[in-house]
Amino acid sequence: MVLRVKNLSVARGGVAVLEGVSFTLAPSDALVVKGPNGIGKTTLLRTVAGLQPAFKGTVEAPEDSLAYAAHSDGLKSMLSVAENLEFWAHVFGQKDITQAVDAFDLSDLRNRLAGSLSAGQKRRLGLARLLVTARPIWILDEPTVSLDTASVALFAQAVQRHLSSGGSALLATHIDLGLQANILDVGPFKAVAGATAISGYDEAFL
Ligand SMILES: Nc1ncnc2c1ncn2[C@@H]1O[C@H](COP(=O)(O)OP(=O)(O)OP(=O)(O)O)[C@@H](O)[C@H]1O
Repeated sequence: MVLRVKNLSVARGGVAVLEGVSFTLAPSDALVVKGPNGIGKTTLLRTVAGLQPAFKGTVEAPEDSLAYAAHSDGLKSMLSVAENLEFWAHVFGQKDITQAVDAFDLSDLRNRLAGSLSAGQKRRLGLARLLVTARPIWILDEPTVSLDTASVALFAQAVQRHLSSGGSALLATHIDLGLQANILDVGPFKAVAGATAISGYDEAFL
């Protein structure tokens, strides 16, 4: 499963933030998107994940190959940890949540309502969902926010196992996860300020 991004320009609020980004993500590849706050890393990842339209360029990926995890955990607060994972497994046509529970050390929390979890526990549950999607290409925006050192290590192991089994990952992160990853510095792709006001570009539904 290969992700191909060609000459991609992405926009927020109708203004281009990055222009001309190209890369390929092959099986077992990890690519870390780097750049200062506000340059457009989240916007790039959201566009690659199909959550907002590309302004220019193309994103090619096999159907149903992408799984996205971002800042907002989007958990169902009135469902338990296990029920949240079962719900997501069902959405993605999967059944077994054991691997996800184990990978993120959630067994003691299985029956707790998601709404009662701490920020870091919620984050672990949010990331555990990736494992019940069975999707090969993970797109991860600041995945380690709120995680303690031990949980960061669990996450890094989960990504490493995913890569070892032929999955791939596109990540925006400021911390070193100890992965063998290529770096995409998006600094050089910063759109020229104010040069591109996009008429007819519609993010309203997002
Ligand atoms: N809803 C919005 N409307 C208008 N502009 C926005 C909106 N959301 C983000 N922006 C702007 O778009 C630009 C890119 O934001 P983005 O979140 O993609 O950056 P980032 O590189 O991920 O930043 P950070 O490292 O702080 O998370 C920023 O200048 C930001 O202020």
